[in-house]
Amino acid sequence: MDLSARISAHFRDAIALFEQSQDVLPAPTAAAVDACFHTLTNNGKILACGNGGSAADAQHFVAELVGRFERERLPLAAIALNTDTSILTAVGNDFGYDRVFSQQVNALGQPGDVLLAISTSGNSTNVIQAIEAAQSREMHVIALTGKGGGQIGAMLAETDVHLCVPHDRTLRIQEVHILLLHAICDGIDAQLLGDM
Ligand SMILES: O=C(CO)[C@@H](O)[C@H](O)[C@H](O)[C@H](O)COP(=O)(O)O
Ligand SMILES: [Zn+2]
Repeated sequence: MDLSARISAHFRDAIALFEQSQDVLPAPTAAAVDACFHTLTNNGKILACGNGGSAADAQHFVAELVGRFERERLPLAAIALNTDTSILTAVGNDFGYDRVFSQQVNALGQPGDVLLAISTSGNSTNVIQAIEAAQSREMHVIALTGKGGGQIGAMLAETDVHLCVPHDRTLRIQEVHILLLHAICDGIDAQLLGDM
């Protein structure tokens, strides 16, 4: 096995996908920035969730809002729903894993808040149920998906924002998701602090 060739192929595929994504994702990502900025400057908050690598992405994004991104600014209101092991194990154990995020959306979500939901397949049931809860609580939904958007793509409202990465492999989709989350942080900071 030629490992260097395999690794080069990862770079080639990623570069091609980044170029394709550049054609389709800037406009919906700008809409995601606007939704986050509007919520954060109107006493709202962002709830973020995902499974596996997307859980890491959700908490990475939230850390950059609550802590900082590139520049010093006031802390911004955001919570990752996949980080509290007591909530995850209690709700998972008592009601089922499908409810681990929706239970928290129902506990914390207010009209005008943002749910940032991440699922590369668009088919994770706990993320779908979180979106249903957010929609019923009149929150804005920003969904990061791939693989055509799956069930999540089909359930989003006109007013929701869908960032669907045009690829079928989870790892490639995640690589674009993290760029999009950084672009959203950068856009929020640019709106708050001006261009760098
Ligand atoms: O990071 C990876 C694969 O790159 C995995 O941990 C992956 O996130 C998990 O299999 C998730 O459960 C996949 O869920 P989803 O993206 O389809 O909602
Ligand atoms: Zn991964």
